Amino acid sequence: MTDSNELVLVIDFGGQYNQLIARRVRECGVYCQIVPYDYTLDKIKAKNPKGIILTGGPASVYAKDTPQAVKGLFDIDVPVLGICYGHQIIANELGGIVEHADSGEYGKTSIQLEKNDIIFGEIDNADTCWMSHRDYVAKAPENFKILATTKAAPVAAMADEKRKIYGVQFHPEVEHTPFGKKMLQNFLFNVCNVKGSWNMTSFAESKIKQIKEIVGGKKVLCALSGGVDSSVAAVMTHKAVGKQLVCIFVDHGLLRKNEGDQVEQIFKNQFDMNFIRVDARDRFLGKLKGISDPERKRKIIGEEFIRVFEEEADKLGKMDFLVQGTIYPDVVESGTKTSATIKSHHNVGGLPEDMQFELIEPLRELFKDEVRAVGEKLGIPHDLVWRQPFPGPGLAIRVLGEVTEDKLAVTREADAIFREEIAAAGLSEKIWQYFACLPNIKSVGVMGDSRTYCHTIALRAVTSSDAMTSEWAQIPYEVLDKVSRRIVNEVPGVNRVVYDITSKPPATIEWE
Ligand SMILES: Nc1ncnc2c1ncn2[C@@H]1O[C@H](COP(=O)(O)OP(=O)(O)OP(=O)(O)O)[C@@H](O)[C@H]1O
Ligand SMILES: O=c1[nH]c(=O)c2[nH+]cn([C@@H]3O[C@H](COP(=O)(O)O)[C@@H](O)[C@H]3O)c2[nH]1
Ligand SMILES: NC(=O)CC[C@H](N)C(=O)O
Ligand SMILES: [Mg+2]
Repeated sequence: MTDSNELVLVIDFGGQYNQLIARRVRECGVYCQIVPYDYTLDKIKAKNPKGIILTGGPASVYAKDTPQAVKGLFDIDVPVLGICYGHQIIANELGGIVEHADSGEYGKTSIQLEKNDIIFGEIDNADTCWMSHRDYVAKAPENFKILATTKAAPVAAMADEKRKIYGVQFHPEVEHTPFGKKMLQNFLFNVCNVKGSWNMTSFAESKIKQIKEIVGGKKVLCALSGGVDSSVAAVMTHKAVGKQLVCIFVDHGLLRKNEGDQVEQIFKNQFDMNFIRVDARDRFLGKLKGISDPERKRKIIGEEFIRVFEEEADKLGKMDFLVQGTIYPDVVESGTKTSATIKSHHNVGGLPEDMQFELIEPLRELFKDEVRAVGEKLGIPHDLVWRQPFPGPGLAIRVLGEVTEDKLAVTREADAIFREEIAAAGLSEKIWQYFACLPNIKSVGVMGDSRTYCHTIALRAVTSSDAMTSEWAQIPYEVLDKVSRRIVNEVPGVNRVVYDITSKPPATIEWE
């Protein structure tokens, strides 16, 4: 699905901060999508973008077989801004020279700017920027003005104002480039001439309109977990097609304590949507029997979800469409052309190849906090919008190794205690996600003068704004102490509790 008004395309060359670029553009009130570097010129033109941003990336433009801009990109009369690798692509493509430097520039770097230029107008704090490069533009292409220099970058920014092509070696999208946001605003408002009238309300309205157009008079199925993303996607679809929508909530036996009943109650009482709860506990656990590899588990779960949806669709008559609450991190972590597969999210990398449904994923380009903003605008109850995320594969990726009923029961009880105590300490909304997992190790303990040899529970709690990076939450010791004592006292089969103090990266939020 595309948005027609004032779209800016971010062309992805594999940089670490690409998502941030997209976010910054949206924060300026301009809708923005990330597409891979080999997205064809025809497709680009069909989207009628008002501006194009080329991202950074790990490659070197002068090396063999490195990602390049698609042919003709600079001839379609759309303003272009290249960032880092993107800047080097512009130089290389249009006749400048890119070379490898003896020493790179990483982190805070001082910069001299030509402040009179259109993209550096009205800028304060122009002395430092944030860099991450080793290659540099040694000579700008003909007709390009040099707009900035640093010690290691004689062409730290350049422009062909007539063709509206700009390149910057530094990263305007990161917070550590203090003038970066203003520079992006200048590019968007003064070069691309966009109005910046996009916001979460207009986003929701245009997506709802698109859903209506795509679906027409047909029926739609929505994979509803009761989580933030699918609830927002379901409400948008309901606004678009009303009773043509049927929501399917799958109880796969991997939910948290009482979660199935709670989700059913909320959706039956607070929403006027068709809602079906499917008991698929046996079939999911059956399929997972004997399987311990995390990626295999994820793929099995991804496929089984679709099989359940297909069966339900058959019972209801023909259903062509499946709505999912997929968001950008699900997509990028599952692996794209330019980014590595970190883990296959069941709803993206875990989908079976022979799936018949046409997917409708209105939130696919957004981050969680943006989804929450949409949810608030749509009037979805606060508790639902701010519910902590819970992964679709559920406890199957929190019980490490083979999943069994016993291990699930232990994890479920420990998790319920942890959540209860976090709520009692008033920390629920301060922590992004908090849960118990079962690392599948046993250790020796002593309880009531007897030896025990039982499970370890690991507690995980993180702060984050979008789940792409996170810090471990500094929960007060008293709270951790109480949780630990309650878990070993109340959950049979556990004699040890540990707290995970790793950030993401290098770890991820979930253990599998
Ligand atoms: N138990 C389930 N039943 C039906 N669909 C599900 C279930 N779990 C996940 N899904 C589908 O998979 C998608 C991805 O799951 P994910 O957990 O990322 O999102 P969510 O549950 O909607 O939100 P949150 O991240 O807040 O948990 C969901 O948006 C939903 O469409
Ligand atoms: O619906 C989902 N299906 C999945 O397969 C999946 N894997 C991880 N997550 C959630 O995504 C966020 C980032 O998780 P990680 O740091 O573990 O990759 C965290 O919020 C995780 O809970 C998933 N959600
Ligand atoms: N961050 C980047 O885009 C780096 C680009 C290029 N690989 C360099 O080191 O200069
Ligand atoms: Mg979820």
